[in-house]
Amino acid sequence: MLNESNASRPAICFYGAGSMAEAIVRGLIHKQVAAPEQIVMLNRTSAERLAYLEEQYGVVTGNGEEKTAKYLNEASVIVLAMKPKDAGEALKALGPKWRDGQLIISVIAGLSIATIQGLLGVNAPVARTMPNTSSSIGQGAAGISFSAETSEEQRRQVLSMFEAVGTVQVIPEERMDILTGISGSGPAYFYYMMEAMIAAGIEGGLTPEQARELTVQTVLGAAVMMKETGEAPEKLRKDITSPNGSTQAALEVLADRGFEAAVKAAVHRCAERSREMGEAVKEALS
Ligand SMILES: NC(=O)C1=CN([C@@H]2O[C@H](COP(=O)(O)OP(=O)(O)OC[C@H]3O[C@@H](n4cnc5c(N)ncnc54)[C@H](O)[C@@H]3O)[C@@H](O)[C@H]2O)C=CC1
Ligand SMILES: O=C(O)[C@@H]1CCC=N1
Repeated sequence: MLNESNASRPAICFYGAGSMAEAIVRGLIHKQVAAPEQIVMLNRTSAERLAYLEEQYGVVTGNGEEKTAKYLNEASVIVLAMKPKDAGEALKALGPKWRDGQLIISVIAGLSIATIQGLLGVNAPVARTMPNTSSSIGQGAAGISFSAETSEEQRRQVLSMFEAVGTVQVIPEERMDILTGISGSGPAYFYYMMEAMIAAGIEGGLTPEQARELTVQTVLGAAVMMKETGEAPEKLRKDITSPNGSTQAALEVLADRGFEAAVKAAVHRCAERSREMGEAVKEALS
């Protein structure tokens, strides 16, 4: 539990209350890393969204200038969870209010530690992270880079938050964009693939429920198989592929249509887009 000595006061303030913030909060509460009353979620506009979060998770919520300033001031950890386009303005406003010792955790794609500190106007301790939405069920995969200003205790605190909701890799900051291409955005590639598999199953006469159940279990089984056996995916693929059989026929279609090249290009384009989004926020510095 975070800040047990201070349990009556909100410890973690999510600045931005969208889908990524919700995924982390759901996981933190479910895994009892933080109590709902220790979590504040701030939003710019939608009172309806905040009412839903309060009702669903029992967290404290707020919007408007006064409440935003109050909750940001009280928090020991501020999680930046707005879209990159909103980060420049929010960080510039936050800088003068930042208190010594407050830890900044960013989940914002592309935004570098140097840009965060530059916009704040102060070298606050920053943990730059890239989680994914599977954090909400404790199955996330996150990357973390720490600024030099973070203390050992703060690093442990960030690790305990993210390890509670999935697997974590501490990486050099220059690898954060490629990590975004793999695990930050990665769940979407698999959902896309599953959409196509389900559609094909329905075209072939399965019911939507059957196609969905068979697809989900197939993806889950393949992921767990790789994790539990420790085998290379190539070996597991070959185990399924009988010479001149149906799997080989299917894989040939994927290869003919450039599957491997398309996946690699998608991951690299994602990383590039992450860098572009970071650069766009950096312009707010000048
Ligand atoms: N959705 C995902 O799978 C992942 C998202 N991220 C990052 O998380 C961040 C948020 O993404 P989502 O949750 O998908 O976006 P979202 O659009 O669902 O949520 C963003 C929230 O920030 C709020 N906001 C914006 N400016 C604000 C301000 N000045 N004060 C208070 N609240 C403000 C908005 O009202 C909204 O609730 C992005 O920077 C994204 O790069 C990172 C990893 C995965
Ligand atoms: O699409 C995005 O920009 C964010 C970053 C990683 C996942 N979603």
